[in-house]
Amino acid sequence: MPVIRSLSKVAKQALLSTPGCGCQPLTVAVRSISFSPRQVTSDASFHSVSFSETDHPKVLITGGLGQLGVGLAKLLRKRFGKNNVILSDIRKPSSNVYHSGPFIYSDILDYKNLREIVVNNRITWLVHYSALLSAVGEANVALARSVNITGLHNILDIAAEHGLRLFVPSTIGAFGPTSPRNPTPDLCVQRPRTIYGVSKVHAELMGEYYHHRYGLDFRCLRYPGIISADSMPGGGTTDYAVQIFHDAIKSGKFECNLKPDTRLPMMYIDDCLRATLEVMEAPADTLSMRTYNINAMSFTPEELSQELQKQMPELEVTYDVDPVRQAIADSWPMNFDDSNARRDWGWKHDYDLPELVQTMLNFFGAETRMARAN
Ligand SMILES: NC(=O)c1ccc[n+]([C@@H]2O[C@H](COP(=O)([O-])OP(=O)(O)OC[C@H]3O[C@@H](n4cnc5c(N)ncnc54)[C@H](O)[C@@H]3O)[C@@H](O)[C@H]2O)c1
Ligand SMILES: C[C@@H](O)[C@H](N)C(=O)O
Repeated sequence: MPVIRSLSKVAKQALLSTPGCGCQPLTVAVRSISFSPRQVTSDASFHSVSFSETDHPKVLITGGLGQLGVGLAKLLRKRFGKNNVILSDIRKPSSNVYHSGPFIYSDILDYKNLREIVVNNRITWLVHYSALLSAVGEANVALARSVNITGLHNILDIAAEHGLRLFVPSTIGAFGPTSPRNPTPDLCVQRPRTIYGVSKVHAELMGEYYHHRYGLDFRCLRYPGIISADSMPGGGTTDYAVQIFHDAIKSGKFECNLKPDTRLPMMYIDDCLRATLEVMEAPADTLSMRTYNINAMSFTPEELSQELQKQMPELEVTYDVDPVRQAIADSWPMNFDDSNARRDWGWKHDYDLPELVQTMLNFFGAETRMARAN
């Protein structure tokens, strides 16, 4: 206890002596003083293992079997080698995923299990994807609170204790009806009305706090709605923009659960995953902030339908509005200001609406041709 008390004193002094805005990390980082939020003992030698000791980072992705994780694992494995990227989840992987590289069971609510994985595999980067998204979260608030908030606490402590570089995605959903919506800057009022949004603001603030307080290398991007062809979304408000492609190809009809003029920021998955890798690789001194908006395009269901109808004129779109999703969408940004990401670490998207639609249709066209050939 006396040790902890004197460390707290040092930390307090360091906090008070931080110049100006207090943006500089404390020099008494978790790793260097062997004191952490979970009180790891000072002889824990794994604290000295750092990223620079290895040629490549050793990456763990939590919640990796959702819409984004498998694609990210593929991209990171291409860059760092197949065995340096471990996918994890509480679900059973498909045979394809299981055979494409290391997969491990990990429940983020089980702190000891997480720690064992990090230690045994000498993990240096942690990409934390586990979450309940906006619509699913509203349907199960207690579980969303547990996974998105308690789970995040486990992740933060593990990352701080083991000197990991930590990526946690945030979302357009971290803003609310009182935020400026067109465009939404990085720094503004954030009063979201969903448990998902509340948990993501919490993640942003806790990550930044651990960064300043303990020197945790926390990096966070606020993703727009992500559109992908070969993975399905996990229960969000922007899901319609993926479903429309599946239904258009299958039946030529789509019933949209948002109003035709609901404008939301969106991004093609390749841009999102590349941004994630780029911010993780960015030199720390280029990051003037630890949480950035990233953006690519913004459209309404009507505009997306019209773009699709240029190639599929027979597509019929009708509307049956889901009041829960509509209320969420009406409280979210319409356009996202990502000028800080563009300035600091050179963020640049590749896909606008026409390229997105063409790429999605090419994917489904190729899939249909393959199915016919088999
Ligand atoms: N997809 C998007 O449009 C989007 C947009 C903004 C932010 N994000 C964020 O990106 C991350 C990944 O999103 P996604 O679309 O792949 O989500 P998803 O819902 O598709 O997948 C989440 C995964 O988390 C897993 N999970 C749930 N409880 C868990 C637990 N206790 N332990 C471990 N894993 C658990 C689920 O099994 C699931 O595979 C999330 O944090 C999400 O908030 C996604
Ligand atoms: C935007 C995002 O966080 C997610 N796709 C959702 O709609 O919940």
